[in-house]
Amino acid sequence: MKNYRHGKRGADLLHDPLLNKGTAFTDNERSVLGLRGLLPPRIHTQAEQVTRVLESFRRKTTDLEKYIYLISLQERNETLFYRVVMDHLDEMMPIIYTPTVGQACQRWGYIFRRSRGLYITAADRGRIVQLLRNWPYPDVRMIVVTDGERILGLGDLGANGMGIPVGKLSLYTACAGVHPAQCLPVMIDVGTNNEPLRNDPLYLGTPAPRLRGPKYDELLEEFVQAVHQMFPQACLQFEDFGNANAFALLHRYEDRVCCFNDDIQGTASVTLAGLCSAARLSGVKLRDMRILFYGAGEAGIGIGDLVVDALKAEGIGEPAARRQCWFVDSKGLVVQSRTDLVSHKLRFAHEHPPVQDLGAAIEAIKPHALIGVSGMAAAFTEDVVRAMGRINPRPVVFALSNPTSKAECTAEQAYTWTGGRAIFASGSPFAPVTLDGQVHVPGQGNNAYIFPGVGLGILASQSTRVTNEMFLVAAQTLAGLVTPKDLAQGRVYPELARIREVSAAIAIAVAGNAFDRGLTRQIRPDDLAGLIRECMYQPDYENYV
Ligand SMILES: O=C([O-])CC(=O)C(=O)O
Ligand SMILES: [Mg+2]
Repeated sequence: MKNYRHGKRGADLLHDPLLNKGTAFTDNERSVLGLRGLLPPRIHTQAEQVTRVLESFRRKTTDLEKYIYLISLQERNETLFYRVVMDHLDEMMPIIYTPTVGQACQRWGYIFRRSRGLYITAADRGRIVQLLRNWPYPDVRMIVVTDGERILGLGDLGANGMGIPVGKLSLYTACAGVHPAQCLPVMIDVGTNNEPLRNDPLYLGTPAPRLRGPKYDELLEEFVQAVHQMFPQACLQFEDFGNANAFALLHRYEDRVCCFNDDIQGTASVTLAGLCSAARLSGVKLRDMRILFYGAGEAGIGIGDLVVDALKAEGIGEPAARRQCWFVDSKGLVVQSRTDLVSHKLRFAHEHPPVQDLGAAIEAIKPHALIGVSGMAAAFTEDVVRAMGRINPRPVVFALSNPTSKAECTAEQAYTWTGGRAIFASGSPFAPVTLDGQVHVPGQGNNAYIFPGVGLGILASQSTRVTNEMFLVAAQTLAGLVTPKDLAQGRVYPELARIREVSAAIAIAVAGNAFDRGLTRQIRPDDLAGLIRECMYQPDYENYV
């Protein structure tokens, strides 16, 4: 990805965020590239620029202001943006990603400054290739696409959902080193059923009800084909679609093009890894675990399916494996006698008398692990969490819904209500909790541990498909990086500060799998780790002269 300059000089250089170095342009560059006078005379190092950025950033009084500030930095100097984000990930990730990105999406029409990514509407039917041609970077390798119907646990945010592809791709670069010029965020704006949003004069999307049925399917089909034509090497990540479209699109395209659904497969992988760590902490092996899911949408069913794959790999038969996973949805326990179940729930509908609610389901199933994937804030009440603590010496309680405002319970609640015995993880970050002098560190069970590494592995191997087996391999790799020290603090994932190492390890494993399974036309290199390392972008300034 070198030589992106295309001969740019002067103001053009300063206004290209991928090339701009601001005050860090050297004296010689200023002379040769027509920059003299366009910059203040003092030349700063990148480290000095970082000091200025952090000073401004930390002065902001709200997280949304911090988000706006960081995005503005990304718009003028991407190299510096990634330097800051990568070197201060604990501080920056909750701003550019969950939970603050959720607020940013809710306020999108109000905080909008400069457009980022590609917007495709129903009116673009027949000309999507042309739109992709308008994208200025020719070597697109990672595309994150949404239609905004289910943004985190916040529901239908229409075109405001563009914040999510933008944020996910920032993590591709920050966490796995995918070059920013290889990343394309896409919003398929097919309207929104969020009426207040539609009626908001500052809403930036098409103010119409959602397109459904064959017209929707045809638009998506044209999009997938256009991507294949224009960016044949690109991997397509479906993100935050509504349940029905998410399952349907994955089913339609997973064997046809290089694609995956992050909410189904990425979340499954990170959760399976968390369950493997929980098994080390509790002594209850995965093969013996009964898992109760609260929520039977993309995340829940995705996790259930991957747990089944993991158990099958251990030699357990599929029916027995499925019976370890139980689901509660808005109508109660998912059981065979129910007549209201949509197709993705049927494979987990077991024979059992009807059970009305979560509390009763816990008493009936006696799960070792309770996994919240409902988007329902506070659904894990004190009674629910205490019941888990009564049944289990080390109850596993994962509150995975995002953003923080939608978490099924807080870290503090989980630890307090179980006398510090809970093995807790959450989709959005929670601070450590001190209880009776002991510090409990909650893990962040977020697909951010998975998708950047998987994408990098796909990109580096030039795999033509993304498979479920890759997400199994990714989960095993992630679980294998959890240290005894992590576990001693109650953390079921590696520290976030290790995310580049984690992503690289996942990329090596995924690329290896692609070669093993013959999914790439490339010849397997002797040094896979070297191949991955070579693909990873570093936010250092290049010398232009
Ligand atoms: O974006 C996140 O933080 C995780 C995710 O995919 C979701 O909640 O939809
Ligand atoms: Mg998502």
